[in-house]
Order: sequence, then structure tokens, then C-alpha cells
Amino acid sequence: MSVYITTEPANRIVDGITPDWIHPHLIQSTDPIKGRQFRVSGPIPKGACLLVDRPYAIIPVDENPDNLICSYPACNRPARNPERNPCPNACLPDVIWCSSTCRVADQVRHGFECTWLKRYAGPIRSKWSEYDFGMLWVIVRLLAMRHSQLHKLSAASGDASVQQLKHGWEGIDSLCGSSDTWSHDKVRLWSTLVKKYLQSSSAFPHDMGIDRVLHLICQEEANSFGLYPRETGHFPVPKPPVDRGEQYAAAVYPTAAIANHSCSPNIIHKADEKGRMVFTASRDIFPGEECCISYFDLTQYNDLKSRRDHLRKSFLFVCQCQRCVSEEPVEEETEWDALPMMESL
Ligand SMILES: C[S@@+](CC[C@H](N)C(=O)[O-])C[C@H]1O[C@@H](n2cnc3c(N)ncnc32)[C@H](O)[C@@H]1O
Repeated sequence: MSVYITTEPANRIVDGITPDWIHPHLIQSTDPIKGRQFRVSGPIPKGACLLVDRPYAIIPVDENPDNLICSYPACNRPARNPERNPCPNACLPDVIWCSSTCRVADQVRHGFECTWLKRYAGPIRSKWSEYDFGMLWVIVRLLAMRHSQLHKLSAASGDASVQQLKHGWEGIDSLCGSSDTWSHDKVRLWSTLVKKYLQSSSAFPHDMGIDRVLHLICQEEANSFGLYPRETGHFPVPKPPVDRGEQYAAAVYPTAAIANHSCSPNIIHKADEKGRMVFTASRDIFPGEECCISYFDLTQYNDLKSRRDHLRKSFLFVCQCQRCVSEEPVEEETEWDALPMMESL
């Protein structure tokens, strides 16, 4: 196993980003091909928790009412109890709080998305697709969260604990993703959707230009996580294989998004009861090693071609993880002696 020793200080990772828990040995560095990455500066035993990151935006994607989650970001628990509260403005049945306390505490953030949801959710779902609606709603929730953070900052300027809140948006701002990565057709579609539904207006009052919102979509598409009932990333795949189940939510995490993919990951990931993304070491990890998750369910794709094809199609990159690189067919060396001699001119 190759081990890369980094000299970066362990606290570098918290620059501008404040997850709920980050292991002191988890650091951020940069790979020339993959971009930002997680490494460890000290040994990590199997089973250790490396990261607990709060979603900056989360939406339910499952129509099953049992899978709806409380909209208040400080809660985000499954809202299964009979006392759950819908929006008084009836903006969208998927918007629910687990209690009136959460609904009241979430007024500023939800107020930002409520009119937009009421006006556009139905038309977008019927004219475009459920996927397009979900993507736009995540963008609206990212901007709603930013709006509520700015609101809290201005209401309590000078309070150090509140100052930390601004870091969440800085994490979102620094996510990778650009329109060059995506096909012209995709970018044209997103551009149409932005102009039609996400321009600043009385229904959606934000301070960003069309190009910045389009860029935010590119970032969201490259970095959002699906949430599943079971863990992703056990490797080697257990026998018999256990899949991760049906997706129930989608979310964007400012810090967890730094994790690159590997087809032989050393981290398993799963959201906890509050929608927070939890990274756990699936084996001992040595100082200097990169920490990777698996972006897909490893029980579904086995050989090099199917893994790389899936990643190229769904995530638009050619996987350069250790497993893929080691499984690449070795190019046969030309046996010059076996070739007929060429006549020289
Ligand atoms: C969620 S981001 C991960 C963090 C990213 N490296 C950054 O700089 O912010 C996903 C992007 O990282 C890169 N990436 C992740 N895993 C990779 C891998 N196994 N091989 C090549 N590129 C990878 C790809 O550019 C991909 O679009």
C-alpha cells in the first residue's frame, strides 16, 4: 500500500467549515487529478467516527409519508409522529415539521422558500420532471439557509457562536463543479430553468445573478448525496451482499463533499437520524492515506468497465482510484524483434 505523508496542519480542514464532529487526524489536501481530498495525519482504527456533517440543504425524495423529514435544519428528524405540522400556507405536502416548536423556529428559513414552493412546485413537477423539481428545490433550500444565516448574523452581530454559522455557506461556495463539465444540452436546460424559476423576484428574493445560480446548480449536481436507509461502501462487498436500500432524501453537505470516490473505499457513510452525514472507518487507516467513500452501491457494479461506465455516466469523471488503476489492462509491449525489418529509404 502506498502511503503519502502530508505536512499540512490538522486544523487546515476547519478553515471556513464547521461540521458537528471532525476527527483531529482528518485533514484536507489536494490531489493533482482529483482536486480536494481527505487524508489522515495519524492512525485511525477501524470503526472510528471521522466526520459528522450537518446538511446545508436537504429534501425528501420519497412520496412515502413515513419518509418525510422535519424541515427545521436543527432537527431534520423523520417526522412520523401524529403531531407533525404541515405548512399553514399549504405550500407543499412534503414540507412538514415534527412539532410546532420546530415550525416556529424555522419561520425565517421556510418563509424564504414558501411562496416559491406554492407558486412553482406544481407547474415544475407537471411540465418538467420530479428530478428537475428536486434539483431546483435543493437550490432554493441552499439559498433559504444562506438567507436565514445572514438574518441570524445581522440579528446577533458580534456573537462568536453565531459568527461560526457563516462558515456553512463558505463550504457550499467552495464546492467543485463548473458548467464546462456538463453537456451543452444539460447546461441549456438548467439555464432555462434558472431564467424561468430561479431569478430573483418577489416570490424568490435573493441577491445572486443568473450565472451564479447556474454555477450553484453545477456545484449541487457534482456534490449532492443521496440518503439511504443502510450504509454505503462496505468493502470487500459482504456475502451475501446487502444493498443500501431505497433513497429517501437528497442533501448537500459543506464538508462531506470533500470526500473523493474509491471502488475500494476505507470509509462507510450513512446519514444519522438528524440527516447528518456520518463517515466511519471501515478498516484501520494509516497516516497519510487518502480517505474515500463510494459514490455508488458497490453491490451493483463489480468489474472495472461497469464501475467506470457508471461513474462516467452519473458523475462525469473517469475513476482514478487505486482499485481501478490496478485493474487497468497492462498494455502489451511491442515485441520489436518479432516485427519484419522495414526497408530504409
Ligand atoms: C464530490 S467532489 C469531491 C471533492 C473534489 N475533489 C473537490 O475538489 O471538491 C467529486 C469530484 O471529485 C473528483 N473525483 C472524486 N473521486 C474521484 C476519482 N476516484 N477519480 C477521479 N476524480 C475523482 C471528480 O472531479 C468529481 O467530480
